[in-house]
Amino acid sequence: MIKIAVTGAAGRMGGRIITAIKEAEGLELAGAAERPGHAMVGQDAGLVAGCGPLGVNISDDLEQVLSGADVLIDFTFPEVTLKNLEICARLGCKMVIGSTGFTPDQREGVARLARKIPVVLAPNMSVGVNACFKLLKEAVQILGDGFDVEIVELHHNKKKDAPSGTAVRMGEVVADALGRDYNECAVFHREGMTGERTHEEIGMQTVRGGDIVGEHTVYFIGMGERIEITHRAMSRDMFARGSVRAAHWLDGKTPGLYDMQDVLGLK
Ligand SMILES: NC(=O)C1=CN([C@@H]2O[C@H](COP(=O)(O)OP(=O)(O)OC[C@H]3O[C@@H](n4cnc5c(N)ncnc54)[C@H](O)[C@@H]3O)[C@@H](O)[C@H]2O)C=CC1
Ligand SMILES: O=C(O)C1=N[C@H](C(=O)O)C[C@H](O)C1
Repeated sequence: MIKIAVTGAAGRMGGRIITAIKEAEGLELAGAAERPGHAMVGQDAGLVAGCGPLGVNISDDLEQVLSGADVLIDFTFPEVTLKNLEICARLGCKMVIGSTGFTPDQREGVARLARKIPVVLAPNMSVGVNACFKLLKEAVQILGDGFDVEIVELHHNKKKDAPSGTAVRMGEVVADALGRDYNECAVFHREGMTGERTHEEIGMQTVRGGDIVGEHTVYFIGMGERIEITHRAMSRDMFARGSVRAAHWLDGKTPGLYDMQDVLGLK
């Protein structure tokens, strides 16, 4: 039995992850953590998640939560994730990270700490989006350099980072396949007399509103034709199931930084 702890236990993803752990074979919820002062601290994590009592109360003491855990699943915020990763590295607990919005420095921090423990870090844990990453690479190999690329993402009005981690990864995949540097060719804003679009740029557009779970479209726009590769998330459950699959996959792995392409055997 693999014992899993969850941080952000009362969050939108936390609840779906706790439900997915309950439904999975060979896994058990060993602990659940929230930030100090959160109204749900002390409550049964299963009741908070809506999947029935699990006998595990939400705690604000991560070290105590990790004492009986093999893997921590963390969908919180970059600063929180990094602090949690430091604790996991010290205690030798494996980690699955779903948080997005890391700065380049923070990403380096994750990579450094992942030399001590096995870590899966992925901006999107769904099978569909990871299939899209592969399809995008193939699309560029077929289409070559002749199409303008624009990426549009839509999310709910509570999302804190932009563009989404998934959109950034899509941009990186396309830029890599085209032999470009994403950090140099991504354009996040157009207003006023921008001049003509350069061929090299990859436009990154963000829409926020209501309860949209997550939608991503990559446009390859040519002369007289247009290809659109779209992923629409209808619920958060496949992200949660993906994170649980990653936690299972980590069993027996050596320290290092992995992603969902490793977990799904897509590399
Ligand atoms: N990789 C993936 O497949 C997906 C990634 N995400 C990412 O996951 C992250 C969380 O998303 P949501 O669940 O929608 O956000 P949320 O705001 O609903 O949940 C975050 C939770 O973390 C808690 N938290 C804050 N500080 C904490 C601490 N020190 N210890 C423990 N818990 C703490 C908050 O109180 C909150 O309940 C975001 O970065 C989002 O972009 C979301 C969906 C899928
Ligand atoms: O914050 C969210 O909700 C989501 N975030 C992830 C991202 O930033 O890519 C994945 C998913 O689209 C939902």
